Amino acid sequence: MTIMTGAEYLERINKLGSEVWIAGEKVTGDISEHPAFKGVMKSQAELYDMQHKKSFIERLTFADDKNNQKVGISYLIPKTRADLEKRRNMIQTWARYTAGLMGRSPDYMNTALAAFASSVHLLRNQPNCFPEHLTKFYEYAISNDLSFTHTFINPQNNRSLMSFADEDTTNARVVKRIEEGLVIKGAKLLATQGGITDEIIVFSAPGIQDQSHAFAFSIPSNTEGVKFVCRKSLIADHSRYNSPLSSRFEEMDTVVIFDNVLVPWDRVFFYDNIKIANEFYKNGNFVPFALHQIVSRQVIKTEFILGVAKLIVDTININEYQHVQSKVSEIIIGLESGKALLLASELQAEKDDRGIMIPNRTPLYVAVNQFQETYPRFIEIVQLLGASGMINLPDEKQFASPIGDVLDHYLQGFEIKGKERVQLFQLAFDLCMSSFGSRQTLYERFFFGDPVRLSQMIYQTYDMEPSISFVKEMLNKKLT
Ligand SMILES: Cc1cc2nc3c(=O)[nH]c(=O)nc-3n(C[C@H](O)[C@H](O)[C@H](O)COP(=O)(O)OP(=O)(O)OC[C@H]3O[C@@H](n4cnc5c(N)ncnc54)[C@H](O)[C@@H]3O)c2cc1C
Repeated sequence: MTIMTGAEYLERINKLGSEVWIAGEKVTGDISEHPAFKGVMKSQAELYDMQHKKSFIERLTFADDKNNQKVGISYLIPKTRADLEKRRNMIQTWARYTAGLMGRSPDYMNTALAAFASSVHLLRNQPNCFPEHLTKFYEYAISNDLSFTHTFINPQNNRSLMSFADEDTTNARVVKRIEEGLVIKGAKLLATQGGITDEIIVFSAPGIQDQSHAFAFSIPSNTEGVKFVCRKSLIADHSRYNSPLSSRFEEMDTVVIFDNVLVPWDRVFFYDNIKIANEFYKNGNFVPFALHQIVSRQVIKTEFILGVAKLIVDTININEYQHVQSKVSEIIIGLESGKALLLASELQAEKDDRGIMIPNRTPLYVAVNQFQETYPRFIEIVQLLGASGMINLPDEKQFASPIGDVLDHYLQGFEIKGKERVQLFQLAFDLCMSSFGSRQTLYERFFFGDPVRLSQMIYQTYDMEPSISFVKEMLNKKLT
C-alpha cells in the first residue's frame, strides 16, 4: 500500500472497533457514523483524499524511490532547506483546509514519528533501548500511511514536585516485563482523537523520576485492554450553517486507560531508562520538527482569524474607528511575526552529523510561546469587534421559515443580507464563544506544554553569552 484514501481510512478505523466510551456507553458499530465522530472523521478522510488529487499531489507527497511508492511529505526526514520548505507547504496546505483548527491533522504525529526515527542514534547501545524497532516501525507506518494519536501527560492528581514520594496507583506504568513484552497498567490523561486512529504512540511525561514510567511504544488502538474515555461532545449542531466549525473539526479528547495491556517487544522503543526518557525528546529532533509543524499550522490559523475580524469590520462598517484598526493590526502583527519566526527557523536550519536538516528551535519556541498568549487575545478582539452581533444568531431553520424574509431584512449588514451576515457571525461564534471555540483557546494556551515552563525553557536554552560579552566589553572600554 501507499498513500491512503479517505475511504480506506474510514474503513480501517471502523474495522478496528477500538474500545471507545462516550456518554456512558461503549461505541458499537461504525464509529465514523457516530454523531460525535462523523464530522471530524469525514474531515480527516478528506485530508487523505487530497493526497490523491492532481492539484495537491505535488504539494502533499513525494516519491520514495527506495520502496518505489508515493509517500506523504509529513513522513519526510528533511535533508535540505528545500525539504523544509516542502514540509511547510504540505502542513499549510492541509491546515488551510481545516483553518488550522485540527491540531491533530495526520501531519502532526507523522512528523513526530519521523522526528523520533531520525533520532534513533540516541538509543544505540543504551540499556533497554531498541532503535531497530523504531526504524522498522517508521518504515511500516510509511508503507501503510498509518494514522496516530499520542499520549504522554499523566493524570492530574498531584503535580507537586514531591509527588514521586506517593504510591503510584494512577499513572500508566510498566507492571510486568515478560517474554512477550511489557505489561502496562494505569492511565494517561489525554489523547486527542483517541479511538479514531490506527495506532496510539505512548511515551513518558517530561521530568519523570520512576523507572516504570520511562518508556515509549506504539500499539494499535484496538489492542486488548486499551480504553478511550471521551469527554462530552462539543458539537452544538450538525448543520454547517449553524455550527460551521464544530460540525467539521471537533476532534474529541479522551482519557486513555491501560488495563494490563501487553505491548509486544517489537513495538517497544525503550523502557526502564529514565535518562533516555528525559533526553530523547530534548536532545533528539522531536522538538524542532514538531514545533515547525505547529507554527506552520498556527500561521494559517492566524490568517483565518484575521479574515474573520476584517469581514466583521466590513459587515457592520466600523472601518473608520482608530481603535478598530489598532485591534485588527494586533492580529496582523501576530501573523507577520509568526511567519517571520517560521522562516527564520528555516533560514537558520543546520545539518546534523547524519545529514538531517534541523530547523532552528529558538525562533520556533518563541513563536509557540507567543501564540499561547496572543491566541486568547485574538479571540477577545473578535468578540470586541462583533459585540452583540456575536450572540443574536437565528439558526438556519428560522431563515427557512415564514419569518425568514423578515429576518433577512432586519438582520442585514452593510451591503449584505441578513442570512449572509448571520452566517459570518455564526462562524465567529463557533470560533470564539461556543464550547468548541473555548476548547480551541485552551488547546492553544497549552499547545506544546504549560506556557510557564515553556518560557523557562527559552530562558534555559537561549545562548545569552554574546549579549553578556557585549556588555562586558562595553564596561571595560576605555575612552580615548
Ligand atoms: C485541548 C487539549 C488537548 C490536548 N491534547 C493532548 C494530546 O493529544 N496528547 C497529550 O499527551 N496531551 C495533550 N494535551 C495535554 C497538554 O500537553 C498539557 O495540557 C500541557 O502539557 C500541560 O500539562 P497539564 O495539562 O498536565 O497541566 P499541569 O502540569 O497540571 O499544570 C496545571 C497548572 O499548574 C502549574 N504547574 C504544574 N506543575 C508545575 C511546575 N512544575 N512548575 C510550575 N508550574 C507548574 C501550571 O503552570 C498550570 O498553571 C492536551 C491539552 C489540551 C488542553
